[in-house]
This record gives sequence, C-alpha cells and structure tokens, in this order.
Amino acid sequence: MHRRYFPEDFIWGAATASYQIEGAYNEDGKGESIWDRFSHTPGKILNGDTGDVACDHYHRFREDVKLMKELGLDSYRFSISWPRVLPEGKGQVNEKGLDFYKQLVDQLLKAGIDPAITLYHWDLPQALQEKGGWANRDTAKYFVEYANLIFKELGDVVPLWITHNEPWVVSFPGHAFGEHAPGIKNYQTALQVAHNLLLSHGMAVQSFRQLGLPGKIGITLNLTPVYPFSDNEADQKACDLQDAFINRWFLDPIFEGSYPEELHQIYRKKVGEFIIKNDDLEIINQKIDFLGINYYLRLVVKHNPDYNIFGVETVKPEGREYTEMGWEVYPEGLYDLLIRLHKDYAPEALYITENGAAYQDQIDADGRVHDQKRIAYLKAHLKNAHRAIEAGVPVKGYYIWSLMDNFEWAFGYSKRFGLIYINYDNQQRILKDSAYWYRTIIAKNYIED
Ligand SMILES: OC[C@@H]1[C@@H](O)[C@H](O)[C@@H](O)c2nc(CNc3ccccc3)cn21
Repeated sequence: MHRRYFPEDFIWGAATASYQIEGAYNEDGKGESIWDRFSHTPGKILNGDTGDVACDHYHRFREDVKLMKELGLDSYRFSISWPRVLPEGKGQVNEKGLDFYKQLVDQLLKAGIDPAITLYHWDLPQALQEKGGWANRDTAKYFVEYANLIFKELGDVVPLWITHNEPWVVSFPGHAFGEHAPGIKNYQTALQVAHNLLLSHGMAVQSFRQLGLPGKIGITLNLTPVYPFSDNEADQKACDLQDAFINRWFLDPIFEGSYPEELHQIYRKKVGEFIIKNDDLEIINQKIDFLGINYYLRLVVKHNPDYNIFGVETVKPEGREYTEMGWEVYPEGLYDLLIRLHKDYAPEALYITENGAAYQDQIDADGRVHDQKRIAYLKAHLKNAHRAIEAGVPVKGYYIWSLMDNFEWAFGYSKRFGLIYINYDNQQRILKDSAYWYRTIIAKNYIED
C-alpha cells in the first residue's frame, strides 16, 4: 500500500454551524434569526423540522468538545449566531450569548483544539431582515460592528477567522430561488445581496487588520468545478457561463477587484443593475490570508437555450455514484479545482473548510454505524487533496462536514453528514466508523491507497 503523508503542520478538523447544531433558539436572551422565522413558516422545511432544539449543542457543548478531543482534532470550525450575541443585530449586547462562545472557546483551548470561527453562516438577525437584510447596504456596516465585537472578545486566542460562509448560497438559494431564508425570489435583489455580502467581507477584513490581531482571516466559498457535456462550442460556452455564475462572480472581486464582465453584461440586460459605489471593489479586493473552499461535487453542463437566463442545463452523468443529496461523487474535481485556483488566483493559503457526504446511516445490531461509503468518499477526496499538495498547491488544512449530524437546511434532519450520529429522540451521540477512521488518519498523518 502507498502511504500519502500530509505536511507535518497540516490541520485536521471538522466543521459545524450555529443554526444547524445549537438549538436553544430563544433561550438566554437570543434574538430571532431569519432561519428561526423561515423554519417556523409552514411548508419551507421537510417534515416541518426546525432548529429549535437541533443537537442541543448550546447545553451539551462540553460533552461535544470531549468527543472532538477523543477524535484528536487539531481544529474545530464553528459559526457564531449573530442574534445570540446581538439580539437586534446591533446595539445592545446579550452577555449570556457572548458568554456561551467564550466558554466554548475556553473548552476548546483546554482540549488543545484550535477554534476556527465563521462569523456568518446564514443566520441573520430577523430584526435586520425587517430593515431589508443583506439587500440593504447598511447591513454591511452592522456586520462590521458585530465582527468587531467578536474580534475584541476572542481575537487574541482564535487563530483562524472566516468572514462569510458561501455568499453564493446566501444570495441565490436565499434571494433568487427562495429555497433558503429569507425565501425571496428576486434575481436583482440576489445580485445586490451578493455585492453587499462581499462589501461587508472587505470591510471586516480592513477592521481585522486595523485591530492588529494575531490570527489569519479569509472567506469560505462553495466552489464547484464545471465540465462541458461535450466538446462542442455551445457546451463549452455554457460551461464558462456556469463557472462565472457560481465561482468567478465571487472569486474575481475578491482576488482581482472586478466582476466577470461578460456575465455582468448579461445581468444588466436580463436582470437589471445593482448598486456599486465608488471604492466598493477596492474594499472587496482586500488581501486575505487564505481562501476557504467548500467542495462537494462537480457540475456537468450543456447548452439549452430554453433552460434559464444563461441557456445552461446541468446534466447527471450516467454510471456515476451519487450521495443522498443527489450530488455526484467526483473526487478528481477537488484536484482540478485546487490546481485551477492556484493557477488563476494564487491564494496565499487554502483550507478545505468543508468536504463530506450524506448517506443513509443507521445504527446496526451491534450499536455501531458502519458508514463505509462515507469513509470511501473522504479517503478519495483526501487522496486528491494530497495530489494537489504534491503539485505545489498550498493546502493547509481539511475540515470534514460535519462533526455531527445536524439540521440540513430545507432538508431538515433527513440528511446525515456527521462523523458522529445524533439520535434526536434522546440526543445520544454515537461515533460512526468514519469517526474512528478519521482518528487514525489524524494520528498517523497519512492515508494509504
Ligand atoms: O449541505 C451540506 C452543507 C451544509 O450543511 C452547510 O451548512 C453548508 O456550508 C454547505 N454548503 C454546501 C455546498 N453548497 C451548496 C449549494 C447549494 C445549496 C446548498 C449548499 C454543502 N453544505
């Protein structure tokens, strides 16, 4: 067997997000979030599930940190619930909410686990949504005030900071397709939201620099390599458009200070304008210390003039494996993506901030969860991350999505991504076979293939 050793300082982690695991949705002074409002709206979430209780992590965080220590994690990526610390989004601080995160970070540090904080993982304070939410440019200002509060409380002890998780998902599923909170279906609004999110990212990075904090700061994007269904010109063009829609619309402003011109023209013609002020793109184009990548799948596309405003239709290649989310298992796509990012944007460092799969997990007669498919998925993707590192791509760490089963947005609790199985009837935690497997990978720092 060939051993693929990772760099000595490679970071092995796992990731979660506040709304998906914490519960305690209205406890200890926490304000309402747009996901509380969305999940309480009939018909939005499968089976009428909500994040009211979720994994009860708010009360069980000490037990969960012990499990992270048992796995030997180097780092734990989690997000802060903005309305838990600022119930109205701005102004009055909820000290009990802030104290929860200070205790969580303290437990992690005592366990020898580096915290990696995502400032925004989709749970905007509802009070700010009432003022227009991310479509209102003022929200960028309120985001920086919130970020500064957290920077000042935790900035001395937290080494890794992520401003936003997946602004593409916040913008399009949230404001164009209506599938995520706040459930808006307006493409022009989605473009303004995308811009204001990017602006808030740049402003928060500027503030982080001004505070002179010791950690590293970046942003996490859901990046999806796109491949043409055939090598004919129309399909290749469809591929380039889909790449601009999902990937370059965020990569280009952050790394180059400009939006992809061809797509911007299409939007001007077919959607309408969105407001960009004078030095916005200069603010967005702040130097970042790393790029976070959430990689799950590839897309294969073909030209279809009737399909959408781009004339791009995604196809499902036959004979391939798919996860419970209907996402193709395509580990080579992670290698292709990392090579492309290194070549086209040359980020100083890259972290795979999410990679994982949902499969039909069940507790077997022996009381264990034998999730062999997940182990195969993770191993294949780690092999491709390793190939990219050997090719010179500065990949510094890998966070499995997710540490534990959790609230999977519009799918509720029907999809399980965790290394740890959650029995939602009694909140019992059960380490799946993939958790034990991951523990050995972390201990050995190599995979065998
Ligand atoms: O779906 C699994 C995870 C989800 O639980 C995380 O909160 C989120 O960061 C996340 N992003 C993706 C990939 N991108 C995506 C694309 C369209 C809709 C939703 C997610 C997967 N995941």
